[in-house]
Amino acid sequence: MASLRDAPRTPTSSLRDAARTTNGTSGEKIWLALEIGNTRLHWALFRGEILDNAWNTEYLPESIICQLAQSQTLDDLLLTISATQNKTREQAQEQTGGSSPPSPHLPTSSSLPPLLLASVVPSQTAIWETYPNVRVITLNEVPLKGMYPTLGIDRALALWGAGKTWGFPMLVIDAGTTLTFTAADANQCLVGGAILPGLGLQFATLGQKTGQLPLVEISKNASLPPRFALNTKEAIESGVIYTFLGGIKDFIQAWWNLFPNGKIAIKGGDRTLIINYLQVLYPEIATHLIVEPNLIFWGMREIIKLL
Ligand SMILES: Nc1ncnc2c1ncn2[C@@H]1O[C@H](COP(=O)(O)OP(=O)(O)O)[C@@H](O)[C@H]1O
Ligand SMILES: CC(C)(COP(=O)(O)O)[C@@H](O)C(=O)NCCC(=O)O
Ligand SMILES: [K+]
Repeated sequence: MASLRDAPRTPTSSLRDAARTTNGTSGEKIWLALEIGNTRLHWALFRGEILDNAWNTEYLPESIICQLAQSQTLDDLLLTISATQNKTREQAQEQTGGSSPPSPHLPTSSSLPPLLLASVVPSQTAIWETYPNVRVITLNEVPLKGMYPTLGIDRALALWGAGKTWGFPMLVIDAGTTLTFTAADANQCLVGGAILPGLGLQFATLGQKTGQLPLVEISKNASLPPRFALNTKEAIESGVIYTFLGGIKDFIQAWWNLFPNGKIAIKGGDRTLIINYLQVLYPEIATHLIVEPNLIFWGMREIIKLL
């Protein structure tokens, strides 16, 4: 989904102007997109409106962010990011099926690429302000109608990106640190949504807030646990996973009651696991889901066209 549907608008923003100084071989402007979630960082390198590469990293130490600001070239910058992240990069590859920090054989640039930042972690936003060419996206830049002031920018961007790419009405399910549902109607107006603890957070809470429950970790290829379990680990897996999937199914049915032709897109670190489970338990739902990890980047690309 790296191609465009709408013709690009006339570039007027400082971001786009700045981007002109950072050209790739074929002359497109190179820019970085960073989404800061509650667990980790999500990166994309764009050439103009084409997504060149997307990858995940852990949060970077403040000292490394300062070092990034000193980078002379894009290559230096990408090297600094990836040098801190070997372990995470492998995990990211495993999770996203191939995305990893781009290796530094990109065209050498004369200045740092602009960084478009969307964050739901204010303390992290603050430390990225040191990057010289950063532009923080705010909610009022997302053209969705009917948003409430404290709506997460990640939810707004993902919904906007999904709707502009596949059409409205659109429901976005983000299976990340939290599980969120965020929907808009055919008029691109927010219908609303829901927030609950994500899979990892549910397991972590049970492990941390009880006297006898172990910390359960689920691998992304795990098969479904027995529904009625006869040991503690499987009892936790059963309780969390079946209610999680049942909750997703229930929200989807409620969505289709409201909008029988409404579309559904799913993203987030647990999307693959969830899709695998849904294919077994509710295949008629699974076949209707658009699985797309980069929804927020599609949203950012749309915003950039408006700047
Ligand atoms: N390599 C990984 N690193 C961290 N979390 C992962 C990874 N692979 C899968 N996950 C799952 O994804 C969840 C985080 O979701 P994600 O969408 O990546 O983060 P965020 O909420 O920061 O946007 C974790 O709670 C975990 O269940
Ligand atoms: C709900 C969220 C915590 C999701 O963050 P994530 O799990 O993706 O890291 C984030 O979108 C947020 O802080 N939202 C503000 C509250 C709201 O959207 O209503
Ligand atoms: K997210």
